[in-house]
Amino acid sequence: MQDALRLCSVSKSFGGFRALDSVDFSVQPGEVHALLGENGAGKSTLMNIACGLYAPDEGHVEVDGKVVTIAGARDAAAMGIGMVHQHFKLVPAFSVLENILLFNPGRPAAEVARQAGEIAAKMGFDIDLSARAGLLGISEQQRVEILKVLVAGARVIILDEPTAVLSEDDGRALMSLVRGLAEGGSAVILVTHKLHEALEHSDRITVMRQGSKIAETRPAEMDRMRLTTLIVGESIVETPKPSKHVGGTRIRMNKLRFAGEGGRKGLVDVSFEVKDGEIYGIAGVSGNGQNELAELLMGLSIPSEGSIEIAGFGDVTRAGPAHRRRHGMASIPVDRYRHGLAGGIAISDNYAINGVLAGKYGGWGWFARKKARAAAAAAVETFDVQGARGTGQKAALLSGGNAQKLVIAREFEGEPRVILAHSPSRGLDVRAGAAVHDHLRRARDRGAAVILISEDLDEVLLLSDRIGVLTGGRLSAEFHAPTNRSDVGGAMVSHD
Ligand SMILES: Nc1ncnc2c1ncn2[C@@H]1O[C@H](COP(=O)(O)OP(=O)(O)OP(=O)(O)O)[C@@H](O)[C@H]1O
Repeated sequence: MQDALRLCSVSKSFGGFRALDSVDFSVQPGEVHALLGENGAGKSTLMNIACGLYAPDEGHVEVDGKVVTIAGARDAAAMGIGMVHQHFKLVPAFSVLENILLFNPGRPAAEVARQAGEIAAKMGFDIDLSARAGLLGISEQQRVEILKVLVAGARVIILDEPTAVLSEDDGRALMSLVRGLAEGGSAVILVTHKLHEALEHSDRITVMRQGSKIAETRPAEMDRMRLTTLIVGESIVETPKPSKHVGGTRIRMNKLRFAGEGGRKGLVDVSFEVKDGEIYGIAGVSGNGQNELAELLMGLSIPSEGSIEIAGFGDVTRAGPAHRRRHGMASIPVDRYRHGLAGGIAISDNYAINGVLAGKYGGWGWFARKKARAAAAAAVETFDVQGARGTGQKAALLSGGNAQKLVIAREFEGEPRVILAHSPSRGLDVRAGAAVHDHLRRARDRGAAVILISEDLDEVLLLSDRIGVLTGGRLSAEFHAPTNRSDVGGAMVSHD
């Protein structure tokens, strides 16, 4: 059968760094082709070439067997190639229909509305076209993104880590949607770090490492272990390691209340405490108050009622993020680009921010800068942040997983007493994810109190010494490790 899209021997360099080295990749109509690889392997770069955002330095692209030049996203759309990015690109103030129109310029609104309605019905999307995009939940927003590219006539659909932001149930629903798209004749490329998705839901698997394609295989020929070894060059098995020494209470949340905005659930009377040497996991289906809780803990918002106390420092309920940092609190935010990094400045400057705030580098003169750069270079090495052009490179140019590693390197720098980690392994490859887990365990073992908020139940079960379940903005159940997956899972779906 003819390939819907074929990338032939494509290479791409940034400065002197070869991000892609003569890579071949193709997808056929009716096929789901999973693209896997460690952080920085070149997956996004390859897909950016497929959708016209980058031109290859060498090699060429074929659509339906014809050599083409894709001059940009609009050109790609005209050729039937659509990409659903990891970071959604909807305009929050616009309605669903307006967002779809924006992506389909020049077409009559009535026609687009009719077509969007038809496709939505066919795909089983329950979406109100007049709803404001900013008020939709994550999984609905993703459906609008998919609808956008389908209305534009995409026959090759690229999904970049589509389930990274979804709950387990929504992730499963998306995977059956992906199969439905392929059965309808679309060619689907699934970029993912979740091995089970590739093993259970794809027809073909390509693995990349350091800019090269190192394997093309079928799920039937693979298992989890073999796939892990292909991706990162070693087998990785994580097992729970409970805390050996739990000390006194370090941080106490007392009856926190917070009204959610625009129909969000908010928080109702959330109380829990975390001890030194303990990892307290917050499990829950996304959208049940996790973001609100994280923002209160980071000091980005103030609760309408209740208090947060840190032992030795007292009440920090109204303290801003900088004050909390000075009191030994660190945070790994869920959205590393919004809350974690300044994309426009260098890796070294992003790393040094904490040290600068703490007066560690004396001033911000030439010497301080040199010292900060040296510290950044050492941390980048320890935490294996792989950037193409050293620590002077802008943080925005790091691959997603490496950006996360940079945030973690910085946050762990001052041996914090309290660590908030919100979905810390999201977007990380298996090895980097395991390394992050190891860092969290080591911080706990040296006595830190760790709050882990994660929608990935396996991550919560793997790391936590105690688990609180957040449903409808309330902490509805608490478990001590070791605990049963189905008990915690059951508590996550029982409603208030
Ligand atoms: N515009 C750019 N300028 C400089 N370097 C870049 C640019 N885009 C990507 N890179 C580098 O190219 C390499 C490949 O990055 P890419 O984003 O393709 O990786 P990836 O496989 O998608 O990783 P992840 O799983 O972490 O998202 C990385 O080292 C990245 O820093």
